[in-house]
Amino acid sequence: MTTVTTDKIYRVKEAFYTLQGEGTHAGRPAVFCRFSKCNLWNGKEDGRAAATCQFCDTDFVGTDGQNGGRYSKDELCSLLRDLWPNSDVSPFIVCTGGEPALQLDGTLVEAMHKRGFEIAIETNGTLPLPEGIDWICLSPKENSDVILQQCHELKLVYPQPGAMPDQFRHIEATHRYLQPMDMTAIRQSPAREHIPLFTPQDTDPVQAAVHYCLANPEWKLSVQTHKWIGID
Ligand SMILES: C[S@@+](CC[C@H](N)C(=O)[O-])C[C@H]1O[C@@H](n2cnc3c(N)ncnc32)[C@H](O)[C@@H]1O
Ligand SMILES: Nc1nc2[nH]cc(C(=O)O)c2c(=O)[nH]1
Ligand code: SF4
Ligand SMILES: [Mg+2]
Repeated sequence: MTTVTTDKIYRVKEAFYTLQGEGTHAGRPAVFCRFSKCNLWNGKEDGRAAATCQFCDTDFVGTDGQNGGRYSKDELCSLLRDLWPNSDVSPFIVCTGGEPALQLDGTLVEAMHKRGFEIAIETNGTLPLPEGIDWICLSPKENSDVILQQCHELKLVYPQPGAMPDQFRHIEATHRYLQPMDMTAIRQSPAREHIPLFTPQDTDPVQAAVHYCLANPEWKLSVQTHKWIGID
């Protein structure tokens, strides 16, 4: 009897080389691997109002972006390696999405490490992570069950009335950031009438976050620098 083993297929929306725009590693060259799908929003505008996470700034639906596709672990590792320049510096990979924890597993982590990758993840913290990820950025969302208790950086989008900074005191983190909510996606959404704006019209999330950090100095500000400088 012959056993046929089929390689798991990973669905990737897009993969690109850029600078990490946010948090501790802001400014650091990185290959981004954006996995398709999220467990807190179906990614469609007509589903935004009903989603658990309503402010998302990202298109993670399908596999049709730059370098997107359906890949085996070896195909994906080769693709990501090829996006890193020829250099003595080992490739820094940021796994994001969508929610990367839906797909990133121990097998892929191991394959990436074998190729010398340093692996970071951007996660909403509602799903278990495989062992061995080198840098965990946890970004909790209101009305979701965050199960991660530890991370390297806690990066809270601010303000979320149901997820204020104090609620995450129990989470062990080397760095704590408030990242002002970019309201562009909500404002442009056809469903905006059905999405309560989280801040009163006269409250600027940037100023609110600055104010909070100054009053609570265990928190630092994370601005989305890539949006300022016009890179992916
Ligand atoms: C698109 S998410 C993907 C990773 C994962 N699903 C998560 O939420 O952490 C990447 C990062 O962007 C942040 N983000 C998403 N929409 C944002 C917005 N409108 N303003 C500021 N940050 C946002 C998330 O909180 C997360 O830290
Ligand atoms: N440059 C850049 N930095 C980022 N940091 C987190 C991002 C994400 O979408 O996960 C992101 C992104 O989309 N672009
Ligand atoms: S910010 Fe993260 S958790 Fe929220 S919808 Fe976007 S991908 Fe999902
Ligand atoms: Mg982004």
